[in-house]
Amino acid sequence: MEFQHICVPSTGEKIQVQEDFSLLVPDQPIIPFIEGDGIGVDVTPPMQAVVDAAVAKAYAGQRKIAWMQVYAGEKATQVYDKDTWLPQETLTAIKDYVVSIKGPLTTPVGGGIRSLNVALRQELDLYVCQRPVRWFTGVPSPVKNPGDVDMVIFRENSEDIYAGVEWKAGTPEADKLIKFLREEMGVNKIRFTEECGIGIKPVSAQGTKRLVRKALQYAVDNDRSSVTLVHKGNIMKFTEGAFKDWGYQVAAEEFGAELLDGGPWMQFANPNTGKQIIVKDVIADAMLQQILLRPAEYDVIATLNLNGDYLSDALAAEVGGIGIAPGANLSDSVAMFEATHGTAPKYAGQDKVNPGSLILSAEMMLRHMGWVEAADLIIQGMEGAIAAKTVTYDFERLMEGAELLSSSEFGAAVIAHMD
Ligand SMILES: NC(=O)C1=CN([C@@H]2O[C@H](COP(=O)(O)OP(=O)(O)OC[C@H]3O[C@@H](n4cnc5c(N)ncnc54)[C@H](OP(=O)(O)O)[C@@H]3O)[C@@H](O)[C@H]2O)C=CC1
Ligand SMILES: O=C(O)CCC(=O)C(=O)O
Ligand SMILES: [Mg+2]
Repeated sequence: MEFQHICVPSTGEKIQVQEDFSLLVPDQPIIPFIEGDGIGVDVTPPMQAVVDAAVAKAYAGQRKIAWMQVYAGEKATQVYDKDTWLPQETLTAIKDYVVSIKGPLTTPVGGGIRSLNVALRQELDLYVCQRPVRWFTGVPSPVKNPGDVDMVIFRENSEDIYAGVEWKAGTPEADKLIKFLREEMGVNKIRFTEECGIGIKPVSAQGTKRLVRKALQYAVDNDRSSVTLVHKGNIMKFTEGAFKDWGYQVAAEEFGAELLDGGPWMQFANPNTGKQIIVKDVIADAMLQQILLRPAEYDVIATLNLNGDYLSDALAAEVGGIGIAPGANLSDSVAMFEATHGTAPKYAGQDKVNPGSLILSAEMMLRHMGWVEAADLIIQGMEGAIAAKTVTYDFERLMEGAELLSSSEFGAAVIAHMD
């Protein structure tokens, strides 16, 4: 394929998706990467160094990633033109090459471009945002027993208020919609109808079920003990409440779940292990308390887009912060791995921040590709570097007797602990 600015490495090959959605991974797969805005320049090179070292060590040079830079965000405006934030060929490459990884991208608050991160997820229909949250021994934490925090968030990634269906206060569009709601839908509960911004929250059965199905299947495949549907259905009955109902429905119809003690909780036996998997639900605000007070009771979480965004940062804080929390955006075929944190502009270019989040996102990527041995080496390297108290500023400021490392030095420390 001919690209305008993307240079396809001559040595690598494409990963292929088979009919059953399993991957055919060549020994030299081409992996597109977006460096990212802000601290993207600080975290992406250590991530690549760590991945290259892990792959080289695990497969004695038989396998190697051929990195292919693709552009989005501020860098795209420099490489293409000042108005091109998300080039079409970036989307094409991410789709065609199947597995990719990205650094954070800036989203201005209020006016200007809508989130490029959200746009990437929507354009490629990456409907699952999977964010595992676990504690590494020695990581500073504000909770008493951070080892109890071991959850995997499945955040719906394509619907909810992230769909971006909203209009600014005072525009003819907002006024028109408010007039329609009042005059044709009998809505009399909009408190101030003038100068009122308005947004729409779409939540569908199809969108909910495909997400919850993935969460339930993950629990089965990984021998997890429960799946919790997190929602605010007491207030938003036909969106968040429906999410809960459709979630239980998938559990019953597709996984054979039955009511537990008369319901609404359900359970079913894991067909692989025979162990019972509980399917339960918790209201979102109560969940933010539960994860602090009783984290051991939660395992896999399935939730809507905005709840998932809040929950992932809150949970990350319990195990060392967003500097170490990884993530993946998945469709049935395409996978784009990305850090949970943003561009942290005040630290940009200082070689200071924690590259752990992107490194662990790459670890998820290698596992997804079936390169488990390399993924295991990365975990070993992270555990070793943290146990040796050789860490970046975010951990160092909270750890007794730690040695302060830069982003790139931390990457090197992870590599040094892969043995
Ligand atoms: N997926 C994406 O690309 C995302 C993009 N964004 C975008 O990023 C921009 C900035 O957002 P903001 O709300 O400031 O959130 P950020 O995640 O960029 O930063 C918030 C704070 O989190 C800490 N932090 C973030 N990353 C790291 C890291 N790698 N290592 C250590 N600490 C870290 C820092 O805390 P401290 O100050 O305590 O050191 C930082 O000030 C916005 O434009 C936002 O839209 C936000 C989230 C996700
Ligand atoms: O795109 C953004 O600016 C924010 C995204 C975000 O917060 C997230 O993905 O967790
Ligand atoms: Mg977020």
